[in-house]
Amino acid sequence: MNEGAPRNGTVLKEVPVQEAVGLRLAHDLTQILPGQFKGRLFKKGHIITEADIPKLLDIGKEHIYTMELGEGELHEDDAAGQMADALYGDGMKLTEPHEGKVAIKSDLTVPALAVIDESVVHAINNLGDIALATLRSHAVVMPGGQLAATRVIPLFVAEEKVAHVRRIADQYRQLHEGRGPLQLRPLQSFRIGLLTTGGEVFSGRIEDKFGPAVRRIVESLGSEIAEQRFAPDDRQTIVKEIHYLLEQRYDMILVTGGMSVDPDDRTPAAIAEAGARIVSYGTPMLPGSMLLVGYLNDVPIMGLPGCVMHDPYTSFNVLLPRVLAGEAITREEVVQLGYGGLHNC
Ligand SMILES: Nc1nc2c(c(=O)[nH]1)N[C@H]1C(S)=C(S)[C@@H](COP(=O)(O)OP(=O)(O)OC[C@H]3O[C@@H](n4cnc5c(N)ncnc54)[C@H](O)[C@@H]3O)O[C@H]1N2
Ligand code: MOO
Repeated sequence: MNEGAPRNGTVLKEVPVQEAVGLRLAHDLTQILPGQFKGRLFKKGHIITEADIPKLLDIGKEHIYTMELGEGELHEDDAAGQMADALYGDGMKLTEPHEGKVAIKSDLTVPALAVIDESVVHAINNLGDIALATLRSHAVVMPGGQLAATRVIPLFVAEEKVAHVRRIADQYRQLHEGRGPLQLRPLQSFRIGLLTTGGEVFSGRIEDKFGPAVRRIVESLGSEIAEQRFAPDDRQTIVKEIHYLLEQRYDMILVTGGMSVDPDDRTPAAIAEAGARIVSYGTPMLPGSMLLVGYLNDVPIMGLPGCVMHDPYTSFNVLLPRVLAGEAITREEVVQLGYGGLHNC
């Protein structure tokens, strides 16, 4: 039996597995079978039996640790739990600690927008020995989905580290009216008016493929296309149809097709002529560069380019959830989409 050097008071004993029968495991033990399984094979606290020895050897464990925690130190599971406790907020739930990790998940019944303060995430990870991994801010989190996870790197960590995380989170709340550095903004359920432009669709020459694609995206976020109208590539008709949709008091108006540079592409001019305040025509994202976003009497209006019909991830997938979360889209925000905005196009 090798006695580990005491580190800050915590005593780890390294015991050959053959001599470990009857001892308690100090942490979860993981098995990875590529393509088949990754997870906990033995739980922290498990008392080792004779039958466990071959299983331990199979996952490459010839020794196990027993542990006596010192003063002022925390086991990885407890530290990960306390960090998650300090960080999570409204609409979120925590998982049980598992292999030194705690997941922070959505407890909402509707999709939500994750709003995460990047500088806080960096400050916490800069403390060392602990890890906070999050989604990028503005990602969509489905009900039950994960938005962040805490993990401790060594098997035990100084309580002071976790106290530091708590101070960072508390300080953030004090400066932000009680809101934490991790937030979930539930998406509202919008009734949306859709106008599909294009002479080839209006005349029945080709089947509409845009409507179903937009409907799928909108419905996946908990909203609905309340009405779809069709128009040829004629500016006056498009303006008239936009005004019709506005009169129906839909929460948002979407116009598809005719967003590019051909002479028959009338949509951007028609949206402007309908009276919209254009926030941005053109988004620095590919695909989705020809998207237009604006407001018509405070009703959000978007012109959707052809790519939304066939590309799985475009600027529409980025901006729609923000609108549904009640955010006002600004030009500064659109400008920032270019960095990291290239997606297989
Ligand atoms: N020279 C340039 N060409 C293109 C540019 C550019 O800047 N310069 N931009 C490209 C980008 S980005 C996109 S996206 C596309 C599409 O732009 P539009 O929104 O103007 O799309 P349309 O011209 O109206 O149609 C393109 C294509 O899609 C078919 N379509 C349109 N609506 C429907 C519908 N409801 N159902 C089925 N199919 C539909 C249409 O028939 C055309 O085949 O432009 C790039 N080109
Ligand atoms: O609006 Mo276009 O996708 O950049 O393909």
